[in-house]
Amino acid sequence: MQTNDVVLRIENLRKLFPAERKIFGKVNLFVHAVDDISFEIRRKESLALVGESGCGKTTTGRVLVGLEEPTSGRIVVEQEDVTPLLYEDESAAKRYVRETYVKRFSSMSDEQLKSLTGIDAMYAQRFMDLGRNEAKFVDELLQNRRERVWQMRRRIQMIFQDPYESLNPRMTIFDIVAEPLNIHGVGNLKEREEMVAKMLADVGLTPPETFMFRFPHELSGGQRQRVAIARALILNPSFVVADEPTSMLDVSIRTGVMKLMMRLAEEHDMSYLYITHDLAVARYMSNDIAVMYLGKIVERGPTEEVLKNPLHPYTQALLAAVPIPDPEMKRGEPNIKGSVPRPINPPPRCRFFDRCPYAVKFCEVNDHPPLREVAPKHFVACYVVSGEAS
Ligand SMILES: Nc1ncnc2c1ncn2[C@@H]1O[C@H](COP(=O)(O)OP(=O)(O)OP(=O)(O)O)[C@@H](O)[C@H]1O
Repeated sequence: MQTNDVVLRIENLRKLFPAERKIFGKVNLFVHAVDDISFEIRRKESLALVGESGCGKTTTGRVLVGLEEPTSGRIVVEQEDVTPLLYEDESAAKRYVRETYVKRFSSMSDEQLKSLTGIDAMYAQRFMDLGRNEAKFVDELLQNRRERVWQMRRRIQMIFQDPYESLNPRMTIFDIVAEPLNIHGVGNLKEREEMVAKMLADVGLTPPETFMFRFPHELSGGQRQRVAIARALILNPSFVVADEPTSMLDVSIRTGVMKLMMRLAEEHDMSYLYITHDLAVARYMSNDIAVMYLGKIVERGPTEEVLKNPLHPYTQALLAAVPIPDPEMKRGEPNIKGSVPRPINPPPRCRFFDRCPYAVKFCEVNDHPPLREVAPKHFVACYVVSGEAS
């Protein structure tokens, strides 16, 4: 397996929540929690998703692990479009397949289908192999849906922020860590005991026998988070969403848990989507970084490059607010105006317009800027930075 192959690709993901409750009639107001974001994560590499509270980081993670349905967009895990598996309802999954593939493919010639790239090429080939039979194609993509949902849950796990809330207080540590094995029918009791003991040792809870039959309240915050990590990794996922896993821990033990997570990623061939508001943590934990503001990714690129050379005014402001102790890091421009609003039916213009110290008329009258590559692999969504507004 190459180290640079893509484990996860998110394309144009959107998640809207109704912002009002209407008993009769249509909901007209929506919170644009995640609004057309795209990124990819390669095997053994991690992407940090950073930004202030409310910018859509957690919602992105929750969609990935199936806790929220996407409103639109495509999620590809290891060369499989798993989006149809994220919809609870089979008819929504069917609608997705029709909209994403069937409608498009059936209006294209074989030549055009053959010119498609990436995951589209794979599905287009299958469409042709099935003699362009639309019903068969839809059936095939939804085949064994339940079983594949199970497999996907094994492949993608999540570690939550609060180690006090995420562990069932009435279960022993053994039961907590073994539960995913039980649910997925992995091993017999003896094998499960061995696997749990090994996993506990792996996360530094040694000797494992002294932890197995204790309850969460008998453990410290750091130990509990290690249990949560053990539980998330016991099924050997290829990908873990880590939602601020150290932010509630004592500062003195944070580094230990972060180091542990880095080591485990290396040993288990695993990648993280690491959600944090802390740029210093992001720097430590990720190869790439994506800065989110009100549901949009405003800057993305290799972590060191983005933090040393932040180009979006929002990234600059984040860095100025909490400078990373490194003389090479730019301090950025301080002080942006106002506070983070809730993105309810936001106007089409740049999401950062109202707070931006550099905004000009062009930014106001055009749609939110697309991400442009301004340096190798370094993307910024700002008309002023890309020179389009001048
Ligand atoms: N179930 C929901 N219903 C309505 N709005 C929601 C729901 N979940 C999240 N939101 C809204 O979506 C936006 C993004 O929230 P999200 O929790 O993803 O942000 P975040 O960056 O992870 O913040 P935090 O760090 O505080 O968790 C916020 O405006 C939030 O109020």
